[in-house]
Amino acid sequence: MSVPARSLLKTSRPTLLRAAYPGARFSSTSAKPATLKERLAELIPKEIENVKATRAQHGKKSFGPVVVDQLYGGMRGLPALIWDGSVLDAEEGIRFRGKTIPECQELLPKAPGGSEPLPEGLFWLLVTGEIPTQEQVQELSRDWAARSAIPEFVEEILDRCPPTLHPMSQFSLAVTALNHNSAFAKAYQSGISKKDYWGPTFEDSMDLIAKLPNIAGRIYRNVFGQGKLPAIDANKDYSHNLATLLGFGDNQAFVELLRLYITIHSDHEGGNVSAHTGKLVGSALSDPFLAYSAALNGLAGPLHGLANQEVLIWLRKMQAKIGEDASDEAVKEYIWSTLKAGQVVPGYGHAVLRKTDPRYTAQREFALKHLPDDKMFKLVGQIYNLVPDILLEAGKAKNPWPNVDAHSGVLLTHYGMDQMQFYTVLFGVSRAFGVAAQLIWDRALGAPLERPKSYSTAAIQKMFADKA
Ligand SMILES: CC(=O)SCCNC(=O)CCNC(=O)[C@H](O)C(C)(C)COP(=O)(O)OP(=O)(O)OC[C@H]1O[C@@H](n2cnc3c(N)ncnc32)[C@H](O)[C@@H]1OP(=O)(O)O
Ligand SMILES: O=C([O-])CC(=O)C(=O)O
Repeated sequence: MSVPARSLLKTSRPTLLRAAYPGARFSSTSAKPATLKERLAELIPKEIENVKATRAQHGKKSFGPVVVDQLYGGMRGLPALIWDGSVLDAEEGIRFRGKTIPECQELLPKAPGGSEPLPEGLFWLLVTGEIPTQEQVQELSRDWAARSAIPEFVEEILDRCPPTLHPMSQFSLAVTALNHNSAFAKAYQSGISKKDYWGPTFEDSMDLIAKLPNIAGRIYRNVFGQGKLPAIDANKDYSHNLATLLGFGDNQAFVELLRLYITIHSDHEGGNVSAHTGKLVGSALSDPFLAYSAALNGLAGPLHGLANQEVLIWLRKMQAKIGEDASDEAVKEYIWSTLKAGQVVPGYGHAVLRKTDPRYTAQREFALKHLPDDKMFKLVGQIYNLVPDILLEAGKAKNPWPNVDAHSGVLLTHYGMDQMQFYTVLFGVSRAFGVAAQLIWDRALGAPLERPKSYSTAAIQKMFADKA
């Protein structure tokens, strides 16, 4: 059964649900709280009308001029994308559906005995704009656990990768291969109508997120020789299961760290390389697995997600050269030597942010609570006091402050995960939440194929030749 968007607005919940799940049975008196898909089915028709009204009212309004430098300068500041899950403010940092990181830490459901938000709740917030109940979050944990197994041939692909193949390349290979069982690709081949695209996209997105711990865990154990992969426990939350697969499930503080880590790395509006890549590839109606593996390849770059690995490598090299308790003078000299060698200081600077990244602050607060005396944490703090002035003096970076990657590796290392080549895989597990949430909405709202206009330098010169 399919119901046109306009009439869905006036339709009762059971009827809506029947539209979203042909063949399923729903009762109007059921006390069970709505699942994420049920809630989404209620929100979509309203949002379709909301977008229509926004376009009717503002569609012809201008954001101001586009200047040629923006075409050459990596499109900084170019208003070009719709992204609903989060918006980034240059001074204040990220807000997930309008909520800051401290607000999410306060409002989102926690695990029993835990104090960090459960990423399940964050995903619900990204998708719906609403704070879920404890029960809804538990249901999501159970749903993801039930979907978590990866096909045997994907396990074989991973097992055949040489341990020298970077974990991010392995990750991307495995996610691409998940496309084998894509509900969206299958539905498209059987001629699904455009207005129903969101259903199988939702299913693929849920599968994608659910299967990432098994992929990440297998890569970790294959590459770093940590023994056989344990099974997912349907009664544990997503982060606890991921920690167990990585071999840290008995360490409550590490489990808490993963909950925080996955929450804060999930989304950073739409223009960053990984999010934008996922949206772009998804716009060709490539399924969520293909779209997300492309996003992972972008995340694997050292100016983006790989910076967390680069920070640790840089810190270790620094310690090897100047010792563990080096003076400010020695650290300053090391920072200058990095710049003079034509390299960037990893973990510092940002394309949009102009203040300390609140994700850095959230991790610093975690460290102050759980590992205040850790030597590496102290070095990170020492660097924070020195790098901004040096970058300002060097005079190039528009933002001298630290970003998220300046802190994450130190926390993981503290608990014994010191294989820095793996760090970006954890970032990739988290970023799937933000990219998947937007992919679902893009298909629900009928987002078009992305295809901006490009120009050659010769064309630009010709265009302005008479206007000089
Ligand atoms: C999750 C994330 O993706 S967060 C970012 C992770 N990346 C890093 O931490 C790598 C280090 N940082 C950088 O390379 C940059 O700050 C980026 C890539 C994050 C942002 O790049 P941009 O928006 O181009 O920064 P900005 O406009 O300030 O760059 C101007 C100049 O300052 C330099 N600069 C910026 N940050 C740094 C830095 N941390 N160290 C040294 N130089 C820097 C740029 O390389 C550029 O030099 P150029 O004119 O010779 O090309
Ligand atoms: O916003 C960006 O360009 C980079 C970033 O911090 C992220 O993607 O998390």
